[in-house]
Amino acid sequence: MAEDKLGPLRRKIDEIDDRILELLNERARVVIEVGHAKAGEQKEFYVPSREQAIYRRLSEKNSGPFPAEAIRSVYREIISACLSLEEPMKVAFLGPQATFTHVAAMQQFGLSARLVPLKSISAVFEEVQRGRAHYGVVPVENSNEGIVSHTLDMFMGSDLKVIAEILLEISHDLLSRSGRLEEVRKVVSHPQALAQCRRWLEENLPEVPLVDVASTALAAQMATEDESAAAIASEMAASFYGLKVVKAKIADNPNNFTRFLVVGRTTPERSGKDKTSIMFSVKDEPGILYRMLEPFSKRQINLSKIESRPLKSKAWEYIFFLDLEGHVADPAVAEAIAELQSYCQFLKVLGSYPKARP
Ligand SMILES: O=C(O)C(=O)C[C@]1(C(=O)O)C=C[C@@H](O)C=C1
Repeated sequence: MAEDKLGPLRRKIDEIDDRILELLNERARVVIEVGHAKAGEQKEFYVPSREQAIYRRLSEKNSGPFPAEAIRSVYREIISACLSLEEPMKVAFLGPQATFTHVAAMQQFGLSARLVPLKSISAVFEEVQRGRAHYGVVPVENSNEGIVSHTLDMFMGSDLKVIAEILLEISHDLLSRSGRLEEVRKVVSHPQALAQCRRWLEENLPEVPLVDVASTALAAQMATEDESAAAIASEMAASFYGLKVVKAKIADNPNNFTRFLVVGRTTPERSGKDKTSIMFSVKDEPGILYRMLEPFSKRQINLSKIESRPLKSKAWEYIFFLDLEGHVADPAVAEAIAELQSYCQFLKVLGSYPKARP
């Protein structure tokens, strides 16, 4: 495009950016007021349901040509920055840096939150429990590998609430210093990531040994120190550790999602599109498995997940984890849970939170 055409168009963009900047500051000033109002009423600063409602409303309203998929990422950062003016958020996550849990935490809280990597799921729970972090992010299940039992076990001895869920599409990339396939002499990664890429590895690197390490991020770090090693890790690990992508998306099944939970100390308000997680143990009686699901089926409450875990204090007794659609503040959900409770030795509501969209 000729310079004389480009100049006026860029001046137009500058003017629009000035207006956007003014509006961002106007928005920030209103959010500061919201923060003062909330502090007076002792309300939570972070409201995932409100954030979801904002994303949903704007995505539906957007008539283009600004890409609909970009609305969430742009607003994620606007809201994250505005929230940091109300109260800077500290969020603990299962580290190290550049793991998929880190990616999930960034997707949920944006760049203005302080994200703190911790060594274990129990350390994340403890950090939140003791009030040293506002929230914690931990993985709970993968669409191919099933549940992360350690996360479910943590709820047995913790009063933390699930305040949000995050669904993240897992994309495994092969990363190395040179970025050249012919230079790869070994492949390092977390055993689950290696397993999920087995077919691709057999076809493309059949002679190359596979080495298990504790996390995909640690694998990426090792690849920075050894040029003959390639790591299977996230795209974020490539930029974080300065590695090149040998091949992107090498997982055998491209349909690979991990669900993460955000834990906090209070239950969020109803958003209208919520899920509730409960855990309970039932008396050992004939027909009990049938009866524990009946309160939900007769009220047409959709169950999205049921898991059982051994009750460690007693052999062959189990704790059930159930996810259902709706909020504990919905009368039908509250009634169903109360009815189930009458068959239970123990029941705990882990939280009601907005249902995530991938
Ligand atoms: O509406 C609120 O409660 C706000 O605090 C404002 C705001 C926003 O920027 O829009 C900021 C943080 C919350 O998590 C949700 C929304």
